[in-house]
Amino acid sequence: MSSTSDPSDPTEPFASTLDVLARILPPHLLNPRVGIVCGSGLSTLAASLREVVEVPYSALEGFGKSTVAGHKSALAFGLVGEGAGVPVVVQLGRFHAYEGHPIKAVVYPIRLMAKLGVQNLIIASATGALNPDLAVGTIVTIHDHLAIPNMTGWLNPLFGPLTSSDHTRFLPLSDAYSVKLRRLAFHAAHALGLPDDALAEGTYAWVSGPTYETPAEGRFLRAAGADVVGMSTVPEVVAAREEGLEVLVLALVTNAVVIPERYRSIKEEVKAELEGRKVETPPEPVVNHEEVLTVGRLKAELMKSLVARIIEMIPRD
Ligand SMILES: O=P(O)(O)O[C@H]1O[C@H](CO)[C@@H](O)[C@H]1O
Ligand SMILES: Nc1nc2[nH]cnc2c(=O)[nH]1
Repeated sequence: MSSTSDPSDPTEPFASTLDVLARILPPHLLNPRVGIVCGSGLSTLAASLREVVEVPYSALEGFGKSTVAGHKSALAFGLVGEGAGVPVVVQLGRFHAYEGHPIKAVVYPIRLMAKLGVQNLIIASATGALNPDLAVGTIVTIHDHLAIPNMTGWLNPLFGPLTSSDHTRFLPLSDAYSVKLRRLAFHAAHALGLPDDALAEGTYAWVSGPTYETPAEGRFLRAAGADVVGMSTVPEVVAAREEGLEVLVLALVTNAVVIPERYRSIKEEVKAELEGRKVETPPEPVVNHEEVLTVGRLKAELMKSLVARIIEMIPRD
């Protein structure tokens, strides 16, 4: 464990937070090997842990409060698997920049996990599908991303002075998504007997939110090569890579982004009306967070088994 705490930065009180955890946790849970971030509606990923100790964010300096429905405000420490088990830490509620959290606070739990000894990070997120081949309920292993805010100079968690001499000023991200962990995900899906289309591969577009996409934005992101879109995940990936962690992102498709093939023509409708012709206009679907949470809850059991199996398959050193 290395301490790179910068007392001048209120979002990085690592030493005191590590101290609190050392007082609360039994020694065999204090150095988790795997970290898990639970996305919207996916907090139940922690339900497969044994000997769980939950630490509320309110007890931990540097942690804000998760304000989004479907996110709790606690870290869960516990063991996955039989026998001695694998010690893990689960972030039960993530922070999003759109909630008003500074971007450094969004990634603070990731950096803390690295300081606790986590080597492998599994991030589970709710996403909208841009790729029409991805059905709702599909789990997409992410192999690349588009960090839209970062490309326009916003919300990069690495802005500012380096916080450790181990970090590099210019972090490469072409290898951000661990091949080792992605391979394990497909082996785990096979071992669990999941159908071939349960687990797919794709590129995540990160947008700041909290608005969902307009059709034109959805079309733009799809044309740029993204398969799914969400309002989180990428800052966590970036910080995790800076900390030297292996990263797996499991993006659950909770809805399809609405990208109609053509716009409804009000001009044509009014014309038809004036000519006395009857026009049937089916309502266009609109995404909402309740739908996102419902699919998260429906798929929580599957995600939980997959994550647990992947963790059990990670080679122990
Ligand atoms: O990315 P997670 O936190 O899983 O949640 C996704 O779902 C929420 C919108 O419904 C947004 O926060 C989006 O990012
Ligand atoms: N931006 C965005 N985030 C999501 N999270 C879950 N669904 C969606 C979506 O359709 N768009």
